[in-house]
Amino acid sequence: MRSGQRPPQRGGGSSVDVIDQFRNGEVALNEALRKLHGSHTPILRDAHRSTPTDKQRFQSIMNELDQLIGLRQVKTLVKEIYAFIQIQQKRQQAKLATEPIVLHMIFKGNPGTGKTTVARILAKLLREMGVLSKGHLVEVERADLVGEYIGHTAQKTRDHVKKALGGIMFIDEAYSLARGGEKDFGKEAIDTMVKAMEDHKNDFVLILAGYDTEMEQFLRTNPGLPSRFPIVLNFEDYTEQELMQIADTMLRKREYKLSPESSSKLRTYLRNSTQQQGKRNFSNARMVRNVIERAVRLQAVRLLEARNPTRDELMKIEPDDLVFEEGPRDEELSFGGPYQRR
Ligand SMILES: Nc1ncnc2c1ncn2[C@@H]1O[C@H](COP(=O)(O)OP(=O)(O)OP(=O)(O)O)[C@@H](O)[C@H]1O
Repeated sequence: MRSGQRPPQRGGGSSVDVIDQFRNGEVALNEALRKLHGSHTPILRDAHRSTPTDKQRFQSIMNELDQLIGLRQVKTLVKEIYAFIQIQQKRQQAKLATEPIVLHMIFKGNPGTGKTTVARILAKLLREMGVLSKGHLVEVERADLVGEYIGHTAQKTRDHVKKALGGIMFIDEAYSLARGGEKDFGKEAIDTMVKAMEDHKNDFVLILAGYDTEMEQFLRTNPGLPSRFPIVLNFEDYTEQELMQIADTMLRKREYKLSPESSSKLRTYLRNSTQQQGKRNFSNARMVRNVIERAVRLQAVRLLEARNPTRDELMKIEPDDLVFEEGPRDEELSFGGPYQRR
């Protein structure tokens, strides 16, 4: 609804009747608002929710966001979005003019900088705020949307939109939709998506994600798009310090820890990697997660040979457990378990 406009009255008698019904307790707040505003009231879908369990759930989602390392700008913006929606809800209740709430977003950043993680948290947050009815995340990429013949793409795209209704649809490397130019079916996917944004604007958030430069170029070549995505979040590469903290958090959650020597080995590796962050193969926190998951497996292989490892040994990651290159090591492959070479 545009600023200054009065809400449309539909499907439930005059606004005076509806307000009376609400005052007399004949209809609940949500029902009254639905009658007054028709289906154009997404921000008030669950405005009456305030049981302690809802608050606790909401708080735990906020904590999840806060516990992510770094991402200061992203956290600030998410809180701004939260405050904005809350106040628009209150203004609407006070019958003051409201700003249109358009939550389609662009996430720009390199791989592993937390885009999907933040999108998943946002989806849950928006559900708790009553903006989205389900709060799930549907992740898609070009192959999920683009078909092989005329009409196929529109159908595939609509099917995914349907799955995403009530939640967030997250298109990774969104610019790949424009890869083949005007004649490519990707264009059909974009057009279908734009239509879906109009048709389902009350219960569907679209996030386009990808590398910064490609995203800029994509938006420049599709001039109709930028204005549909008023929120832009930049995900910076993590610093060496942040990646160390991410590693520590991941290990702590699993009840492991780095020995001082392995800590210094990891730090040196991260320092070298972050200095080359311009390179496309550096995947920030995902790389850290892979290293940690591998270290846990390598520690297990190492400990299997030790007799009765102590509690401390069971927790400690030693330098040999930290392997940074791709692919399994020989020791892993000779182990008769899941790593057996086929
Ligand atoms: N700030 C953070 N704190 C802790 N863990 C993080 C953080 N950012 C990312 N991670 C972890 O790193 C991994 C990769 O993150 P995520 O998938 O969100 O990145 P992405 O930007 O979506 O990557 P891509 O663009 O390649 O899909 C996940 O396991 C996630 O939990």
